[in-house]
Amino acid sequence: MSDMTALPFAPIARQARRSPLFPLEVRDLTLRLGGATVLDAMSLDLGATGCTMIMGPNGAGKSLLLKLLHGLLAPSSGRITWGDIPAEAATGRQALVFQKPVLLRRSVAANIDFVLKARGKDPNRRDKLLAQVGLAHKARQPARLLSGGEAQRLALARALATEPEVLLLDEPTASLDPASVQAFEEILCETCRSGMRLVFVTHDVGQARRLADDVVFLHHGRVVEHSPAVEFFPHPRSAEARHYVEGRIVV
Ligand SMILES: Nc1ncnc2c1ncn2[C@@H]1O[C@H](COP(=O)(O)OP(=O)(O)OP(=O)(O)O)[C@@H](O)[C@H]1O
Repeated sequence: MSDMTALPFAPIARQARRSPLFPLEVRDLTLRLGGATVLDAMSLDLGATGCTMIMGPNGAGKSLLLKLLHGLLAPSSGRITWGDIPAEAATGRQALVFQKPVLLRRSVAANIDFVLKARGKDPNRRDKLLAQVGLAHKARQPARLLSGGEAQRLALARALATEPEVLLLDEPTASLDPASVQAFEEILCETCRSGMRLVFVTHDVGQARRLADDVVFLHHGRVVEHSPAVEFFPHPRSAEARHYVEGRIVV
């Protein structure tokens, strides 16, 4: 595996501070659920900067991998090592954004205020966060009245409010229109340039081409391929990844 720091976001990201959560080492990670092995001895190394895209067909194990990384599930065997940070401390230094935004039934501003207060962060950051995601003009509106794209940008602002060192994203733009996807990606690019580490699950090959520094391709609960994006998209090494990128059915 080549050094993942020497890729598209790197010239800017390299200037940023490096999180002690990295390098991330995943070793022989296995998860058994309901009598089935759903993640099968996965091993993976992620460097300190950039955007890693996790791809693969339905049921490959992408969401479960993110949940294990975030500490929402415990592995059956194997280990996850976040740099020199103990596992129990690592979760609080990450944020996870889901496909469906998780919001409070309060105003847009109050959604941010709640997170800032709960995490002991500076309450004065709220307006900057809302401006960052283009929602300053909606601050007083109930969050439930936001469009899907706006709601997902608010979910992203809530995640950023925790000042995570790594942002885990599980198909966050799957139900957004192209303009909303573009707006969301622009915010992500900016956060990545400022040094935040992104680990992003997507089925959108175009999005992966736009954002990825490296691609982890999963199939049947295994890591089939982990390559720099500049190598993965033109020359996927595995037949499964090649078929997937070409839009063919992967069984
Ligand atoms: N609680 C559970 N009990 C049993 N099997 C489960 C459970 N949760 C997930 N699975 C199975 O684990 C496998 C991987 O699930 P996962 O949600 O990680 O897939 P995915 O790659 O994210 O798929 P998709 O692209 O459809 O979202 C699937 O076969 C799924 O049915």
